[in-house]
Amino acid sequence: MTQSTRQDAVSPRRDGAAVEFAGVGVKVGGGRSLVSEVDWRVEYGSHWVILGPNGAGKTTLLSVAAAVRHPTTGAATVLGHRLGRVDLRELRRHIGLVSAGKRLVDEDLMEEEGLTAHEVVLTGHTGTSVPLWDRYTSTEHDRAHTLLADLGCKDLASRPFAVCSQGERARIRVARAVMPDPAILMLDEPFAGLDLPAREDLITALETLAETRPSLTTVLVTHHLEEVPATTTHALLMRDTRIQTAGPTGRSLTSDSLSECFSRPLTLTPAQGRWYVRATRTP
Ligand SMILES: Nc1ncnc2c1ncn2[C@@H]1O[C@H](COP(=O)(O)OP(=O)(O)OP(=O)(O)O)[C@@H](O)[C@H]1O
Repeated sequence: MTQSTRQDAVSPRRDGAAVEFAGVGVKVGGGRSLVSEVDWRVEYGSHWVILGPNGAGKTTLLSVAAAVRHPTTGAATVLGHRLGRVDLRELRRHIGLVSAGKRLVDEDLMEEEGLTAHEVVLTGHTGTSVPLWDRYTSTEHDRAHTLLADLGCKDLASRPFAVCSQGERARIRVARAVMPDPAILMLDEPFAGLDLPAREDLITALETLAETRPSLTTVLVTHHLEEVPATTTHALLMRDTRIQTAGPTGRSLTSDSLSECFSRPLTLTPAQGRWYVRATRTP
């Protein structure tokens, strides 16, 4: 079977939702539940944020949506393919995943090999940690340059990844994840460790991606409301392994829902399309 035939073997089905969960649960040894009875539907082209306290189950939920793990119970359908009935590796070709907590590629090797930012982005096309030069045509080179530009990293193209700042690396990782033209992009705490300017640059980059690629569906896990891009359309609030609230931001992101989710009085203030939250102090 040729490489191209294999890549075509599993393709996104556009007639349904990008992600559809029905009664999804994840259990580990001893019967402990990490995610319980989740019903969730992510339409193509929507932009979700997942919020919730530490240990609520956000990363576990994302790992099922990213076809990294199977649910223990319920039905999880990603890009129209039911997990358990599809080769996850094939399905993952259509899912971009960036995780701050877990390096998905061998970045140490990329640094040792002296890869530039442009070359790191190129490896996204082949899903490798080193460039496979015979697989990149001028189309891929042009696309990598465009993506770096879209993510505000145009001037970094020839800079070694090893010397790029944390903020620059965060944006290069997103560009690499988008390189194979995924149907859905999942970001697990991509702002971790970034200072304020770097965080704002990444938020702007994500907003640009949403505007320039309207068909790209995104799901972002973050701890901070301040990090939620203005282009976000939906929010899912998790608490104690379960969904507490999920739906369009106007309905799901409120002071009441956040206070209940984080078990303390919080006041949410929308401003210029973004959201800011502070703990409500009683006099
Ligand atoms: N393989 C595992 N075995 C046992 N417990 C696990 C396993 N993986 C995760 N957990 C636990 O499940 C809970 C949910 O983890 P998860 O990483 O999904 O939470 P989270 O909401 O992303 O948390 P955080 O905000 O702290 O990153 C945590 O209490 C975690 O310790």
